[in-house]
Parts: sequence; C-alpha cells; structure tokens
Amino acid sequence: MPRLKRVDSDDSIGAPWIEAAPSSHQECFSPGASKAVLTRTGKAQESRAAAINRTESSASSCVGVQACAGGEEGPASLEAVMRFRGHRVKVKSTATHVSWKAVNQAAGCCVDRRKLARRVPFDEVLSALALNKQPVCCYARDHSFVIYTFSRAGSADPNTWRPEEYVLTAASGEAVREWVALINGRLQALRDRPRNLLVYVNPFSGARRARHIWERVAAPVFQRARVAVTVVETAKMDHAKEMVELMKAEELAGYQGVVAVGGDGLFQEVVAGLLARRARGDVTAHRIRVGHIPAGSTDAVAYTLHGARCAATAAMHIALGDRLSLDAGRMAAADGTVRHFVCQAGYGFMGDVMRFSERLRFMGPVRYDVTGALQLLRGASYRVSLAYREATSTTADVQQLCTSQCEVCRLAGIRMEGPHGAYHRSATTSALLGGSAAATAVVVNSTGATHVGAGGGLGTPLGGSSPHATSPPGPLAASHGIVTSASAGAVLGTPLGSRNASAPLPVSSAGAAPGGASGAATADATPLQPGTPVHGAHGATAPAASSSAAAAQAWQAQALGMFTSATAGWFTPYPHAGAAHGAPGSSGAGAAGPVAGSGSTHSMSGHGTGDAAAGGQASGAGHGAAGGLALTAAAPGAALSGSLATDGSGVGVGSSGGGQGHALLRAPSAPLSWGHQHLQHLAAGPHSQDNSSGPLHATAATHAAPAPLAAAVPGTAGGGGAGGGGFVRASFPRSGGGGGAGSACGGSPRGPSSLTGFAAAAAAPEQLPPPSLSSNSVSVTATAVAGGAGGGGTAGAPSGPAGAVSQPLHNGMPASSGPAGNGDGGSGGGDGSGGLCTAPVTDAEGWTHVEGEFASIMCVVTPCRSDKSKRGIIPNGHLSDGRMYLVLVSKCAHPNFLRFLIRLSARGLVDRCLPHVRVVPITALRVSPLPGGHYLGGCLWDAAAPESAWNVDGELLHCADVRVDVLRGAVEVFARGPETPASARQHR
Ligand SMILES: Nc1ncnc2c1ncn2[C@@H]1O[C@H](COP(=O)(O)OP(=O)(O)OP(=O)(O)O)[C@@H](O)[C@H]1O
Repeated sequence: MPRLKRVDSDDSIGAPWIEAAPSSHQECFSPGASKAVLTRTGKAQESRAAAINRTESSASSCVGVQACAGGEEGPASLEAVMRFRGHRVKVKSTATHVSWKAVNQAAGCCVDRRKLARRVPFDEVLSALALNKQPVCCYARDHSFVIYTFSRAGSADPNTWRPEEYVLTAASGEAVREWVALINGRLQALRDRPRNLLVYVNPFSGARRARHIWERVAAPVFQRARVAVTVVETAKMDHAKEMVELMKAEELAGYQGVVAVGGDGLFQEVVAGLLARRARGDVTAHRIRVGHIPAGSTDAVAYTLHGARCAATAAMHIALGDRLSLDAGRMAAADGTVRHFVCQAGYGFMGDVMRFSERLRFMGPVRYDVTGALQLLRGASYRVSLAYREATSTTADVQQLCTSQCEVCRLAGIRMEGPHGAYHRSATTSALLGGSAAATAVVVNSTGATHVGAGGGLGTPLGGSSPHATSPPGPLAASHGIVTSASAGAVLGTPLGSRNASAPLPVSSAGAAPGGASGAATADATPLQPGTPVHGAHGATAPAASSSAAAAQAWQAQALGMFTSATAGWFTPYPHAGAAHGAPGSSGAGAAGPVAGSGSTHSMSGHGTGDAAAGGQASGAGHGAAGGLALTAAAPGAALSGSLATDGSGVGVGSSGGGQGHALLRAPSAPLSWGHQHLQHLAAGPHSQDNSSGPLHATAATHAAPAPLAAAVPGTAGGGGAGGGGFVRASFPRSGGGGGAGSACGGSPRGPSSLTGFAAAAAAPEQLPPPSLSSNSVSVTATAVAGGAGGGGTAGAPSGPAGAVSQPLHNGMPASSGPAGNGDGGSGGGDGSGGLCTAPVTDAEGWTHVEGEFASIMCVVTPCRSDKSKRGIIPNGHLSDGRMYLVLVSKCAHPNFLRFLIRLSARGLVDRCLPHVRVVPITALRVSPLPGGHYLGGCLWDAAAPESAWNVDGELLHCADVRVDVLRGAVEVFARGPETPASARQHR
C-alpha cells in the first residue's frame, strides 16, 4: 500500500528555536516538513553559535531604518544597517532584490569586504524567517532573521546550487518583523511559486535511495519555501501514472504541481498520467507542472532540465516555481501500448542495453555500464523499415525560448528583456514586477539567424559575404595537379589552395565493394608530384593506368600509412544498398570509366552542411560529390582554384593547362530538406545519374582539361563491384564558404588530418563568422567525392559529354561519402559503408521511406543530458520547438560504434559527425522491424527476441513496430534550463 503523508501548511513542526515571525504572513508560511532534519541542523548551529559567542562579545549595533513609500506589501524599499557575520553591513531592499555590503568603518583591514557583500534576487529566495532570541547559528543574536536562498557552486558549474542561509541581525524586533514581512510579501507576489505539491517517491529507483534523498535533501527545501506537500510512495509499476490519471479533478486542482522523486521512468509515468487526462479533455491537467528530483539510475530528465544531477538543485527549482514548456515524444506501439518520453527513445543498442540491464537491477546504476560493454561486443544491428516526416525549416519562435539562459538562443540573437538586463530569467521575475509571466522576447540579431531548435534548414545562418566570396582565385589560385588512379577504389585528390607545390598529393582510397571488399590499390611507392600528368585510366587498358595506379598507391601509402583502403572495411557495406549504388550511372564494371585523359567530367554534385555546437564550437561538413569524374591529363603546372561564395553558393574553379573547368556548388535559397538528402547520400550510389533537379546542385563545366571542383580527381575505372568511391576532399571555410579551399584527403575515416590541405584563405580565422547554431547550417568543409573506381560502374559512366553537367546533390554521392572533416576533426572522409539503406523515397504525404540495417536508432526530443553525455545527445536540441532528432547509426564495425559512443558522450551528435551517423530533425517517425540483422553470439540476452526493444526514457517497450510523434510543449515543468557561466554571472 502506498504511504501517503499529508503535510499541510499549518502542520508546524514547532521547532523550539524558531519563532515564527509575527507578521501577517505567519500562518501562510508556517513551516511544515522534516523535523528530524531541522533538529539536527539546529543542534549544529547551536554549537557553532556557542563557539562564536566565546569570541564575539558585542551584539549588533544597528542604526536607523529608512523606509520609502510602498503599497500594501509594505514599503517599496528599505534601508538599514545590520550585522552580517559579525560585521556591520548596509542592507537595502528594492523591488527585485535585497542586497547588503559592508559599511566603511565596519570592516577592518583584514576583512575581505567582498565576502560580506550579497545581492539576493527575490525570485531566488525561498523565504525569510525571524529567529528566536536564542541564537540558532553562529551569527544569530537577538533580533535576527534568516534569508533562505542558494548560491551557485561556481562559474565552472553554475548549475549546481547549494542551499544558503544568510542571517542578518537588526537593531530591534520591530525592524526584524518589518524586514521579514517585506521579503515574504515580495515572495507572495510571485505567482508561479507553488503552494501545494503532490510528491511521488519510488523507493526502488536507482540505488534505492529515493526515500532518503527525499527526507534529507528535498523535503527541507520545501519546508523552507513553505510549500505544503503530499507524499506518496509508489507501490508498483505505473502506480504514479494511474493515480495521476484517475485522481478526481478537484483533488488535482488543489496542487500546483506533481513531483517525481526517482528516475526518468517515474517522471515519465507522471507525464503520461497528465497527458492521459488531457487527452480526455480534463483542463485541470493543463496547468499542472511536473518536477523531477533525481534519485534514479540515469536521471536524464533532471540533468536536461537543470544541467545538474543534484536533488537539492532540482528541489529548489521546484520550490522557486520555475516554469518551462517541454516537448514530449509519444510512442504508440502496434500492440496498443503508448509511452511518452521527454528525452529519448532508442532502438537497437539503447534498447538492448535497457533490456538486459533490467536483469541486473541489483547492481544499481552501474548495470548500464556493464550491459553497455557487453552489447558493444555483441555488435548487433537490426534491419528496419523507417518512415519519417522531416521537420520543416521554420524561423525562430521567439515566444518559445527553450530555456532561460540557453546559449544557443543567445547566439541566435534571441534574448529576453528582463529587469536584470537583456537576458531571460524565469518567468517569476516578470511576475514579481507585476508584468505578465513572460518577459519580452526580442530578436536582437538582425542577420536573421534562426533559432536553432526551430530553424533547421540547411545554410541557416549563412551570414554575410565573405571576403573570399568574390575573389576567385586569390590565394587559392595556385593549385596543383591532379591525378588519377587506375586502381579500383583508389582516388586521388589535389588540394586546392595553398599547398606547397612540392607537397605530396594526398590520396585516399575508400572504395568498398559490396560485401566489404575494398577496391584497394596496390602500387608502388613513388609519390606523385604536383603537376604530374596522369591520365585517368579505365580499367587496365589506359596507357597511363599502371603508372597512375602506382602513383596512386604511392600516395595512398604515404598518405594513409597503414590505413589503406582496407580500412573501409570497418564500415561494412550493406549489400542490398550497395547494389543500388552502383547501378545508376554505372556502365558496367570496368567498361565505362571516364575516358582517360579526355577531360570529361561526368557528374559533380555537392552540398554544404555544417554544424556548430552551442558555445561556439564550429564544425561542419560540406560535401561535394564528383561521381565518375573524368581524369584529366593535367598539364604540368596546371593551376586550379576554387572558392565558395558566402551567399550560399560555392564555386570551385579549376583550370588546367589551356583549359579550364569550374564547378558550382549552389545552395538553395529555400530551406533544404537536408535530412532527406543526407539519407539520400546514405543511399544513393556514387554515380547514380538521376538528373532530376534537386535543391542543391553542383555543376561542373569543363573545357579541355577539366578540374572538377578544382581539385577533385576521380578514381577511375575499376573492376566489377560497386560501392564506395574514393574521396577527394576540398575544404572550405565555414560561413557559407569564403574562399574556396582545396584539400584532398584520404578517404580513410582515420586519415590523418594533416592530409587535408586547407587553403590559406580558408584557414584565416578572422574570416570566420560566429559559429553556426544549427547542425545543418553552413559549409565548413566541402568534400568532393570522386565516384570511385571501386568497381561496379562507379567509375563513372559518362553521363554526358564533357562540359557542363548538372546534377542534384544527392546523386553521385555514395552513401559512404562520409562526412569529411567536420571542423572538429570528427571524422575523416568516406567510410566505404555506403549502401546501408535504400534510397529514401518521399511520398505524397511527406513521409520519407527508408529501409536499412542500423546498429542504433534514436529519437531525441530534447538535448537529453546525462552523466553519460554531459552536453546532451543532441546539444543543440531545444526543449520546446516541436521537433525531435532522428539519429541513425548504420551498421558498422565495433571500433566505429565505439567512436559513436565516445562522440555521443564527449560532445554530442550532429549530422555527419561520423561517417556512419546521421541526425535528421523530424516531427514524426514510423519504425517497423524487418527480418534480418546481425549480432554476435546470437541474440545474446534474449534468444526469443530476434528484434531489439525500445528504450523509452529508461522504460522498456517490447513491441518494435511503433509510431512516434512530437507533442509540442506537452508539459510544463519546474525548470529554467541550464545556465551558462556567463548567464550565471549576470545573476550575481
Ligand atoms: N514500488 C515499486 N515497485 C516496483 N517498481 C516500481 C515501483 N514504483 C515504481 N516502479 C517502477 O520502477 C521503474 C523504474 O523506476 P525509475 O525510473 O524511478 O528508476 P530507475 O529506472 O532506476 O531510474 P532511471 O529511469 O533514471 O534509469 C519505473 O518503471 C516505475 O514504474
């Protein structure tokens, strides 16, 4: 049976040392909570007071109290001289805060006056209380009162709050009463403060310390804030949900909020109960806020909401009445089960971890680590059919700031004009001032930067023109030559830009044939020098084939060291998709490679994506695909150049010998359906020749001697087999790409970064605009993917005559064309894992359909922070923007899945942060399991379950066939969002 304990506001604990202030607020604020805790505190304080008594003899000496005109709640401002920690301080109260600092003569030379100064906003005060004549703490004397508030742990961790008690000693009992009445009167005006809460405690959460945490940590906070609580211990699974759902409306209306003391599962139960009420039209449920006091195993909800996994902090957020809207995901399974989540739902790895860890509950929270390691070894992947609706690119909804001090919002130029300056505080502040609950939101960035969460859209804040945009060659003009490889899978690249003329040309090889075979080059080791005329070869027939192959191999060996194209084997291709890649545009294995030396360019495509984590870490990846590029016999000394315009278009210009070529990467003005495209990249073969116009094009025009994308040199004809192409990566500076930069780098995911030859202009840091906020915003690095020779016609069936070729972005880019550099060194070039899913198809209703084999599928509706991912799975995810993020991790080898986990844990995910990871903003998702899948050791933990299960915010859902929708602003929570050190400083 549940234990239900009602603690009403008149249930005074009668602590002997506390004398309730004889003010008009006495009854309303009479304390009611854990007597044991207070008693212990009192004893400690008494002993400390006794110690101080020995050293301090003088009592307070107060001078006059000055009051300014005020209304019913007492004077608007008060001033008085009191004693604080034994020193005389001047105390002032204004409409928004109370503050004090040492009076001049009070502090001696050895006293740090700064330590005596405090400024406490009323919306951070729990309460004020007159103290008994008997001192209860070291500084208490006659006529003392205490202000209960908190302090931040420090600028390094502003989100962890410590309870604070400031004891001030006034001149008289009258002055104490006046001050206590004034402070408590101000607090009463805060409309968002809860007065009555329903609390659920799950005694089985985490390490079974929920009851202890409630009694020792949380309850005292509510007692100090004078919040009445009704406590219920849950007795079974879904107990809290049922109670919330079935409670009488009048009873529920008596509460301002429901608090879950436990893990994410308990919080989710409360949310589910409220949403169930709302679904049947109960309006009471709309105004009930939900709080989470972390006492579970993961506590991602509390971590996400407050930026700290700290019960005292969470309790104070609740007691202070913080308010925030939160999106929720709704997962409806085919078997009729419905679950809600506010962090993430995961299938595959996450589901397997949860499924098995449930059997290890006795281990406590460490069970997740153990199970995670086992599942990593198991390396399972599952075949599924996916359909999702991409989130449209919307502009920021400034009414929907996701958090109070969201760094992303701040960078996007969205801020709140509040009484404490131009930043958003909790709604309580404005309520305090008598205004509406929401402060005024303003967009201060005239560049039109969008709110990240709502923005989406490729190329979001492209910003203004870069100096490089219109300076075509500039420092990039001198580029060098090109090369080719005749070996299957080998691709050569020439860096654009400022590479040293004698620098070796990096070569990459990432060709991977279906089934995992890589088109590895096998040549000798003579580095190819810039300008060396090399002909693209076509199978083994081209005259230059062998030499170019040798050269290619040499470069490959040099550039990639041990990571030959076999590295691509890390990324196990998925056969059925691999086949799909090679097909379009291929003209038969080995038969239709680009005509060696003909200079024809078959296709090029590219697009830019970029990402930057909040906080200014810019990263991004741009991609250009050159499918089946013809290799040109670049004349010695051929010059190539490239640039990428900042208006969203990029232009690569190359010239070689007497001819010239250029490639245009053009970003659309309209928002891109980028997630779709990414999947198309994932799926499309490197040489698919679908020339349908897409939102993003790359055009390559060549004359005489083409130099597509200024540096891209394709692989050439190879033997049979489709699959990954090689990669030539051209790097562009972000910001919509100032000067084009050229680089050619290895396709190995672990290709040394030094292989990337950035143009000097591209690297100029001062040219970089503010960091992008979106995970899909701006080009940072462009990758030219040469449709590799890797066989299977990928060597580029000539798709047209030499000359201009226009092709949608997604074509010609192998699925494996991986995210080249992402600005943070996140990944290398292609991974050869192409073909892990089918080509996405979008139906008339806007659903995009994909089939594939994935190691992990996640739906992340908020950033989802936790101990395991402190920045959040999706650091830029917002709390209430009506979208969630679909994270797809393709089937991959163990080391690459480990890389994914490390990335997730260390920095969070952005699209293409790793070659096998896609992040797509969506609003709805359907997942159906398909037969197939791979894992070691059979289905290790549940032989009867060939499919994975869903881990829905820490709760298992065994039916894999689900539909997920986002419920925008589904719940109101007691939170203000994590603070940044900067915003925390503004509080002080
Ligand atoms: N008295 C109870 N006995 C057994 N199970 C309970 C009881 N009360 C709640 N539960 C269930 O326990 C499950 C786990 O609870 P909770 O989420 O609070 O802890 P956790 O799983 O350890 O933490 P986390 O979800 O953060 O990993 C929930 O599904 C909840 O419904």
